[in-house]
Amino acid sequence: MFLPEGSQDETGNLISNRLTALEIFRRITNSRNFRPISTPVVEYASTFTNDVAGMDLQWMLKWFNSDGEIEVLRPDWTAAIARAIASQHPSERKWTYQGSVFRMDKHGTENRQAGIEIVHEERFLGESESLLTAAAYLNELNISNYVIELSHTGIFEGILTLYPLNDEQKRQLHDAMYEKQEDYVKEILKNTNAESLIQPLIELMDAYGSREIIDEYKQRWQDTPSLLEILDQIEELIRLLEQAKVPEVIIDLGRVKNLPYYDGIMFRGFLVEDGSTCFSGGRYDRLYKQFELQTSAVGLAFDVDVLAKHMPVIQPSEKLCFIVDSTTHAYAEQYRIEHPDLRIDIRYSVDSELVYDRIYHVIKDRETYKVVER
Ligand SMILES: N[C@@H](Cc1c[nH]c[nH+]1)C(=O)O
Repeated sequence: MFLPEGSQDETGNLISNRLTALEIFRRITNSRNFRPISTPVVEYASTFTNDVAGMDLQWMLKWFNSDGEIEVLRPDWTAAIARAIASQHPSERKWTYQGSVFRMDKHGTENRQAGIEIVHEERFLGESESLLTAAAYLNELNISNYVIELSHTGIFEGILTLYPLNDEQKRQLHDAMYEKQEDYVKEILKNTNAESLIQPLIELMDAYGSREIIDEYKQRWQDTPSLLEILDQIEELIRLLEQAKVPEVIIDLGRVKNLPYYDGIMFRGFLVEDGSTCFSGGRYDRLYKQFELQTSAVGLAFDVDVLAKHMPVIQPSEKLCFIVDSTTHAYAEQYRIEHPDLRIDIRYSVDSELVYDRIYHVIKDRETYKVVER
């Protein structure tokens, strides 16, 4: 019996870590007044593939239902939650969720997430609350070696509007920037009437690092107010994160969006140990336009599988075994209830002693019970 590619069984530590991570997320978000929300695992594909959400059907796990409509396993929480809350009264602003997303473009088709979405909130407050919640959560998980990266969809997209490009060229340039492939940028623009865009885009690919980059680009873009405004927004967030003692913040001015619905600030959290991405998110006001709502929306989701792998190992408690018979079983059970911190297995006999750290016999001596180490 084999499993399809991308599916896997799991046992032991990774599962305990994941459950601990989810429990701490629930506690942190509850204490910050987020309201839990859950949406079904099965949805219509159109919730994610419509013009605004823009996700690619190719990577979804999908089938036809009996009416000939395409259904999918939830590939993304953010679009599902937008569908779910668009019809709700806007007084509720902060939402939290936990559960799997299914996409075939990731390692493993199933990916467990824990996330937050902040809707109808003032722009800066929504963004800062998203990032401060992420920082508070990582702190609670005892993960301090991480970096927050800030970027903005409006930089690459804003620069492109200054050049005569068709949609196909824009799409190709997006892919080239996403992969940070200089040669591809050159190939797309060579001998076109936007050839002068090659140099700025290649420089933009290298525009990442600490906040000094912002000062440099303020100079370069001094005649483009829309880009300067974006730099101000990023700077405002950095200032807040620094005041909140977030360990390290970097900027990537050349980053393009990884999900089609982003339109504004984007953020990611990296674990220094191996560079893995532990959270990802951003602003996506436009997702609500499909429901004729002009509003503000921002959020982020943690990859709980990545967190579980990096959480400090919790030392398992000693494994104890109580050997009982039918007359002493109930006593041993009561003992277990009264000592919830101990890890006690009850057996009638033990063949392999190596499984346990200590083995006890539970003995009935007239009306009293004794627990005696073997
Ligand atoms: N849904 C995004 C994360 C996110 C939450 N809110 C905004 N973005 C993802 O799966 O990467």
